Amino acid sequence: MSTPGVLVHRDQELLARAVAARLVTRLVDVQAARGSASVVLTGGGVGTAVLAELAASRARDAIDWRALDIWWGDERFLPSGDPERNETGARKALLDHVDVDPARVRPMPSTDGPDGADPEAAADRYAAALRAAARPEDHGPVPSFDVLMLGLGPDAHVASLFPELPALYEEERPVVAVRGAPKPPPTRISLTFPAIRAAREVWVIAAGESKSTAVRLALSEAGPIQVPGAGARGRQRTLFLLDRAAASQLPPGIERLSSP
Ligand SMILES: O=C1O[C@H](COP(=O)(O)O)[C@@H](O)[C@H](O)[C@H]1O
Repeated sequence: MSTPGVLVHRDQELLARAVAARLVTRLVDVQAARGSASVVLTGGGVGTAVLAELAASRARDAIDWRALDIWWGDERFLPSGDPERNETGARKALLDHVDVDPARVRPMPSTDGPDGADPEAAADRYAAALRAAARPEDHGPVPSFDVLMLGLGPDAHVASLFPELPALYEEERPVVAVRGAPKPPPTRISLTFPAIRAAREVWVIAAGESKSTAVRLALSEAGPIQVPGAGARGRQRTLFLLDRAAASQLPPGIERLSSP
């Protein structure tokens, strides 16, 4: 697992714009090298702001959208189209505005999907889709995602991995149902640490003073059961992309780069 790098931008707006630009560069580079790329989306305020900035950027046309596999890191287990679903936000902010291949857009199941209101079956279904997309060179049950983006909650949750919940102990299954989440809605579907850590690059994106303690803990020696953000690491690279407020309590000894 990689040691995190930290990059700080002035405020949330600039952070979202800079992450969108970084995403263009990363996906274009991967597509130039391998023909196609994969990305894992996150929900939440700043995660959705990044997608909106990408939609607004003229550079978005440098991405071959039809050669992009799009997955989600977690989902609120609600009917399709529900405004609280991460998928709904991503479609509105970005996916409805670019020429994606619908077969390569893989939202997590909804309560009106083939498994109905059974989140365990829905999680297994998503795990099966990931397994089917993994190639021998991935050496595991999920693709080696090129970029996996994660928001960070004030309680240091990432995806729908909330402190102390059983999902954090999962070592085998790449996707699990989460019940009893402290943030509504209580029932969710989430990638687990083994799936997150299969990503080549993990980007943890956080803005605002309310995230500063979580950022500090996630960059410390804290254990991932208490501080899930401390367990979010990529195989080749981990980046904490922050605004100044979220970076206001960085632990000593953490090197950071700052933009103006
Ligand atoms: O519930 C969720 O929260 C996190 C963080 O959201 P934020 O609004 O505090 O940035 C998000 O990353 C996750 O995908 C989502 O389901």
